[in-house]
Amino acid sequence: MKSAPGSWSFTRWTTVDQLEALKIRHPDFHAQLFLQGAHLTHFAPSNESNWLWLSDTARFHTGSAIRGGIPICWPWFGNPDKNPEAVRRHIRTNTAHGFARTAVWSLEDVRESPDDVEISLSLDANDDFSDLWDGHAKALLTFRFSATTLQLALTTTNLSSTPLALSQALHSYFPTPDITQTAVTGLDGTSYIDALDQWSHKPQQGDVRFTGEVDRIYEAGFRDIGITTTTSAYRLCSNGSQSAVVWNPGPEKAGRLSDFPNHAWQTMLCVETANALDDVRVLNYGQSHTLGVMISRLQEHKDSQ
Ligand SMILES: O=P(O)(O)OC[C@H]1O[C@H](O)[C@H](O)[C@@H](O)[C@@H]1O
Repeated sequence: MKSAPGSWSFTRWTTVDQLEALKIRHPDFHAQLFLQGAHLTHFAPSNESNWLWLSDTARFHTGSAIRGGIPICWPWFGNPDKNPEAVRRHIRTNTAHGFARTAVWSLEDVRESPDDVEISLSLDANDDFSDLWDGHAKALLTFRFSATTLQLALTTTNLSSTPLALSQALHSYFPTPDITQTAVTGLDGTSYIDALDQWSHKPQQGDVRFTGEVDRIYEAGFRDIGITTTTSAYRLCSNGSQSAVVWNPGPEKAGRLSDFPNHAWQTMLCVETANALDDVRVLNYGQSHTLGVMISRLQEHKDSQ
């Protein structure tokens, strides 16, 4: 049941620079998300720091993607020309990561309880986007916040009579005190496409470590993914996904990115729950697919921060 705005106890509207946002102040956790992009920039259980990395120079401007948090890459992930033909044929622009991250989503529902808050936003990708994309689909994104977990579920329904080939990602940015002391676990024994080496296939041996730029799409064969830093350990359990992106821009690309301080590559990384490359999903008219992730943080060693 929809709550009238006045009946919310923990959720309120706010404006940050040019953008409308919802601020959630529950006794057990805080969060902030923007209607533009359905973009979550902050989630933290009480007495914890933001689980998500947000650039110090992030801009909150109409039409610009926010650097950090969880941008929603939809209805395609990455550069159009790196997508399978079935996805590419719908795209009419060179823009990476689709249009959902700069589109204004609609608030569908807010549900609050003593234990959690659920917020749903939707985007009707209809003829308004016809200069960017040939298709008609609805995206429904539900966030569920609690004291111990952050969950996202992005459901796409094809509303066009033409089959929809969808690539997408929940492009999650995480903070780390030191990228060189950071490991991504759970991918040992799988294989990846290395975007920095002519998109070649490579085997993953051991944990993923960072000494410079990393840009990889991991393929099927993993279950939960972990991120271990010197202060925290995150766990990402995905559903509806057989691919994941691991990204850090390294020093050189950092200088070319928008809203990204030169040294910030040392204190962030992205692990993105995805449907990419061979994992794109094809939906016939009326069919839906849900891509989801449940994120938990196992520990935070405050004394070593
Ligand atoms: O700068 P953006 O469009 O936000 O993209 C940021 C990054 O997103 C993904 O992780 C891609 O794999 C990278 O190649 C890209 O640089």
